[in-house]
Amino acid sequence: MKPAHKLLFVVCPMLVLGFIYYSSGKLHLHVWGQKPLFDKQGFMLNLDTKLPLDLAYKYGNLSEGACKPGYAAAKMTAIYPKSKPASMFLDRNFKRLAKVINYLPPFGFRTQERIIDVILSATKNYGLGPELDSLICKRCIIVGNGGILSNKSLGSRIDEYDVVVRLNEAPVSGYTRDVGSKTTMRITYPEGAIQKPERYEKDSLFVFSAFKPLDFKWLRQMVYKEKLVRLEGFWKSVARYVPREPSEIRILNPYFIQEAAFQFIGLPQNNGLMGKGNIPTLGTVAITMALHNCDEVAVAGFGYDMNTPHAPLHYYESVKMSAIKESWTHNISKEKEFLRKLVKANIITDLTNGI
Ligand SMILES: CC(=O)N[C@H]1[C@H]([C@H](O)[C@H](O)CO)O[C@](OP(=O)(O)OC[C@H]2O[C@@H](n3ccc(N)nc3=O)[C@H](O)[C@@H]2O)(C(=O)O)C[C@@H]1O
Ligand SMILES: CC(=O)N[C@@H]1[C@@H](O)[C@H](O[C@@H]2O[C@H](CO)[C@H](O)[C@H](O)[C@H]2O)[C@@H](CO)O[C@H]1O
Repeated sequence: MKPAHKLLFVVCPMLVLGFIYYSSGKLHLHVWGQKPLFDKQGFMLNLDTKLPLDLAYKYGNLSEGACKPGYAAAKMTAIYPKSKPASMFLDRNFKRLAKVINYLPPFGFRTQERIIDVILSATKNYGLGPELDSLICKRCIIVGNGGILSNKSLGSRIDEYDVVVRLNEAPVSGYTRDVGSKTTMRITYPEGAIQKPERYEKDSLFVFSAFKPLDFKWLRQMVYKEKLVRLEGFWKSVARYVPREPSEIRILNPYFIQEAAFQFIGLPQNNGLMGKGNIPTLGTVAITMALHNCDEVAVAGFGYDMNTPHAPLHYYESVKMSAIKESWTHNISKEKEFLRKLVKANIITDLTNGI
């Protein structure tokens, strides 16, 4: 063998081995003899990571209990270095949102661009409103609908948050001692929305989360106060009238459904289509939104506890916990693994300790 060939014979395998070693590190794969740092989802295995020194110093100088600007995002980046910013609601520049433009609902808005334009031209507002938008530090709470909220008298604590997020048809009236009386926004979809107009609270944003193209048609009719003509295609009866001005209506950025499903929880991609067990519950979508847009994040009313199948699923009705087993869209146990990471890493505070 010529010396040049000999050299190639030695160098080539070394290059290949070197490449495998390098990419396994990049892909967070386990390298023999080296402890893995990340789990499959890309979260640090060590959830006790510290904040960067400059932030720790800045927070140390704040008076006790004061809101810490950038806290949730900084904590999240410490255990999930891939985190990127994302706005709460769609605005007129929504077509520039690279991550959602190529996905169909619910993971994006491909094919729905025109109807979204029509809706946004009527709503004309794309933020939380001047007062909340100008806050230097926002504390948000996501109120889940779990039965665990009953008889804990957390209402006044919940009302202290700057932003109170409620979901679907969960009532306030009659339950204020436990769930509070303030609603900054209610996130929902056609089948989840409050059906009785008199049950909508005043001064709250109606935040729409789309799961299928038909949902956008429904929203356009609600925004333009048109009579709902097509009722087939929904999986349950839907609200026919939403007593909200167009200026009080927002479209939730679908990126949060995509990120929660594919990145944070690790649900199946299913070619980017909604399918068996690849949809996060709305509460987890709302938490994902808050991680990007609030400085501090708390939750209450979260927890599907399979050890108590007869416990109430919701705080406002007698349906039992075991009913969640019928859900084919969610993967409750994988979702819980993600939520537990957030609690363990002190990124979110769980007021009812159900996660
Ligand atoms: C039959 C069915 O599809 N039920 C779903 C219902 C239903 O559509 C609405 O109640 C409207 O009728 O909505 C869901 O959610 P739901 O409206 O029940 O509750 C809102 C969010 O609170 C969290 N939650 C709720 C109950 C509980 N015991 N533990 C919790 O952690 C969850 O994060 C949940 O998302 C949904 O949209 O996600 C999830 C449910 O799976
Ligand atoms: C395409 C379609 O309408 N699918 C329906 C699902 O959206 C729906 O799941 C429900 O979808 C909702 C969004 O529309 C929420 O994610 C909710 O948590 C989830 O349970 C199920 C309910 O049993 O019925 C199917 O036919």
